[in-house]
Amino acid sequence: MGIIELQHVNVDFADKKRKIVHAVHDVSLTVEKGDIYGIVGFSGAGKSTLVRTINLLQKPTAGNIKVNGTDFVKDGKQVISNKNLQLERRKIGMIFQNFNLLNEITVVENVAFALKHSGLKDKEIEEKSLKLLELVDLKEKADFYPVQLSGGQQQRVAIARALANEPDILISDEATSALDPQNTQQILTLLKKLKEELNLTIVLITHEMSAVKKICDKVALMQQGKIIENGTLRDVVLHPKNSLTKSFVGGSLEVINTLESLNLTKLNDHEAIYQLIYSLANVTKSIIIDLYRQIGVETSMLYGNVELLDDEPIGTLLVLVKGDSDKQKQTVAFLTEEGVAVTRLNEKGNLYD
Ligand SMILES: Nc1ncnc2c1ncn2[C@@H]1O[C@H](COP(=O)(O)OP(=O)(O)OP(=O)(O)O)[C@@H](O)[C@H]1O
Repeated sequence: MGIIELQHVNVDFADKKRKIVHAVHDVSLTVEKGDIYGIVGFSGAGKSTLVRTINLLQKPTAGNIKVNGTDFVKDGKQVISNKNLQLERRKIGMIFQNFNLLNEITVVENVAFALKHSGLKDKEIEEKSLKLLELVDLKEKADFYPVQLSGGQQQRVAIARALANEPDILISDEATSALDPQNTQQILTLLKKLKEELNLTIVLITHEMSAVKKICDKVALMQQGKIIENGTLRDVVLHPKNSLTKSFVGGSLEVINTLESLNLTKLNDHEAIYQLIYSLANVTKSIIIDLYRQIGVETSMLYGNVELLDDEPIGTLLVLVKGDSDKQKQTVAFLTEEGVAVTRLNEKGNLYD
């Protein structure tokens, strides 16, 4: 049994012209205790709406929702009392892109605010808030105001506040999207550390695959309200099935940026661009040299990158292969046989169709 179980969840909205928008469409998802589960997709895919159903900030129109062993919704109807829901919500912390801190009170008061209904005495609340700030390495800023802190520091305050009621689950809704790369790394590393120290389960919504690759063990890809692919991070990265997933897992942004900066003119019939993703442990030979030797195609490298997925080095290459359509077919077959996930792209970095 998962700590979060969503079954056939739908969320429908009526837009201004009373047209129904299926923001979440028949989503079933199980998050196990201790997972860091990434939910990725482009803007408008339905990620926020989906995770807001976990604590019923968003009521679903259909489906079942069970969290921490308690049924929240059955067949689209709320079956938990509002009073119990309030208690259950305390076990689900949330952090957001814009931090949502109160600017007129200090950092420590922001954290203490979450303990208002905890039944603790003022002194205990203060002590606990300071401990939480220590946990996120920000105790020295306790008496500062949020505006006096950097974005990354403000997010750490928000994390301390989200952990105040000792939740089992932490939902991170684009928590690093407003941060620079260095702060993003720090926050992601902190989330992983907190998960281990506090035995948390984390649901991380993001449009950045790089964030998922850094800390998640599992990932689901959303498109137009549906989960189009999910599984362990390794499986989804190395064996993507859906074509959108294939372009997403390659860190499509860097690939697209590279192609934009190369400003390639339209390719001729004998040229094709491929994104190749593979585990360096499994693909030890030089595939570019082998392509020349075995298939007789000339391959130029346009972009290359190695990332660690849970300590396993994963390579991403962007290559331009010259050869007629027969040779291109042989190239794809050879690479696939070698265990490389191959995705053909056009000169703009989008999926080739
Ligand atoms: N309250 C609402 N009323 C009407 N439509 C909504 C409402 N909330 C979301 N939507 C629509 O539902 C769809 C999914 O939105 P959602 O915010 O969940 O996507 P997202 O993947 O989280 O994107 P983003 O990262 O941009 O927030 C969008 O088409 C959005 O316009």
